[in-house]
Amino acid sequence: MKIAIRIRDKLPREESLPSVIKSYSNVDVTLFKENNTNAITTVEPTFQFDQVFGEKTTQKQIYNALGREYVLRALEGYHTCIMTYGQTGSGKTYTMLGTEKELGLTPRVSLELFNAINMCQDSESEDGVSVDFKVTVSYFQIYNEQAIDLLSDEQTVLKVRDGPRKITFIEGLSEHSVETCDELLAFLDKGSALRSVGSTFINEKSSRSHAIFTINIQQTETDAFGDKIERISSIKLVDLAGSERAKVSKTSDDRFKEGKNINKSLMTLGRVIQMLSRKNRPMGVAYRESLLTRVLRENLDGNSITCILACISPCEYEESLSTLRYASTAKLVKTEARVNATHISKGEEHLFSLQNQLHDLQTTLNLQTARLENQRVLEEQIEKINETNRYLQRRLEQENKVCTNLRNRWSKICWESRQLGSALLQIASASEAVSTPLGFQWELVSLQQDCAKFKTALQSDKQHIRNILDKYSLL
Ligand SMILES: Nc1ncnc2c1ncn2[C@@H]1O[C@H](COP(=O)(O)OP(=O)(O)OP(=O)(O)O)[C@@H](O)[C@H]1O
Repeated sequence: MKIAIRIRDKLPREESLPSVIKSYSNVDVTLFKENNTNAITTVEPTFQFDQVFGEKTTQKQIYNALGREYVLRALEGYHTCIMTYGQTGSGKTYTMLGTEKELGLTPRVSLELFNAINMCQDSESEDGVSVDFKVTVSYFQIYNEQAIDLLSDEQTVLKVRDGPRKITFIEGLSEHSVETCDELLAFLDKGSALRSVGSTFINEKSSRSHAIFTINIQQTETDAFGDKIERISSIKLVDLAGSERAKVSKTSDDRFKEGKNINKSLMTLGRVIQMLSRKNRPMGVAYRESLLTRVLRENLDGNSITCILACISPCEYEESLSTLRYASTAKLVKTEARVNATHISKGEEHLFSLQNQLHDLQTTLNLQTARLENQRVLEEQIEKINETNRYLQRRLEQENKVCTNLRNRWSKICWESRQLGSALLQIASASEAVSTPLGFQWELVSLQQDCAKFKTALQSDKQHIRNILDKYSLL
């Protein structure tokens, strides 16, 4: 891992403050602290790094000395990563993004990348090799231990999954195809505008999240014989949130909570770096303890050329010392970068194409089979419904028949009831008019009693049939 230090220039508010930088060269830096009360001066041992950039180093110089190399390595097919680390207000975002006039590393990397792509594409006719580039970008932040897409309108919280070979997947992270540098920079601006920023005592526009901007490059190089080399690489530009001390930065409640999460993730990053720096690495490196270390795992310990650019403020002794110690540990970490290229001869390409076709056909077939199966299930369900319908139809017909019979019986009973009524009337008047012998009178009385019983039975029968008819008319 490459470690570089950038000493920020003094800001107007710091002009009157003493500097804590005793000396520096382009590879080392020494801090010192003067204690005013007893005039004792503490001088720290000199820290050595791959590169040290002094206060007056311009954005362009930083890019030329550091950034360009990572673009070239990415074009060779390596995954690369540059991350800025340091105390809040030490110049990380300035170094990474810069201003409109003083472009930072990310816009310069993008410009150089597209210049190189255009040059490669222009030169294709000369050597018979043509290169096809596909560039995509993604941008997300880790805010309060949550990964949030900065390029999607929903700003949804993303799930992070650990894959094989130290690779982490950010599920649902949007990836955007870009054809020109302007398109790329538009995405960078869009995402940066959405990044969580808050005001603290030390930095008016303090980044409250870790921001990870990734440029993915897919190159397909075809030679005169039709053989191909495919290279897949990426440039990850990580602007870490600043470490801070709550007391010094005098934060509000929200800022305090953010600060706690920032410090926790940076501490885990520090612990992981420390474990990786040991000669005998322990078995369980604490990646899983924070989202940041999970997401950066490949760049810390895997297939990546990684650089940590540690930024220090010129007037902060404790924080600068802590940053230099952190960076010093990281110096010992070694990653295992390799070129991510696949050679494909024309024959192999044909084979791949046939395999792809076969795979597509298999997928279509599986889809059709699934559709047919769904259709069969539906047809079975329709047949069952039809069967139920037929059964209900038959029952309806039977009920109708019962209903008709009952109606007929009802009419008959009504008619009989009327007949009986008139017969009774006739008997009653005849019994009054005619004086009948005693035996005949007894017979008449018994006949009248029978008639009354029959009438009662008839009434109950009528009531029963009325009930049944009511029931059916309800149906
Ligand atoms: N090299 C520099 N030259 C001039 N101004 C600088 C330089 N570096 C940083 N600054 C200024 O210092 C201030 C703090 O810088 P910046 O916001 O980049 O800090 P930071 O480390 O990203 O802070 P935080 O972690 O709080 O987000 C900004 O106003 C920025 O413009």
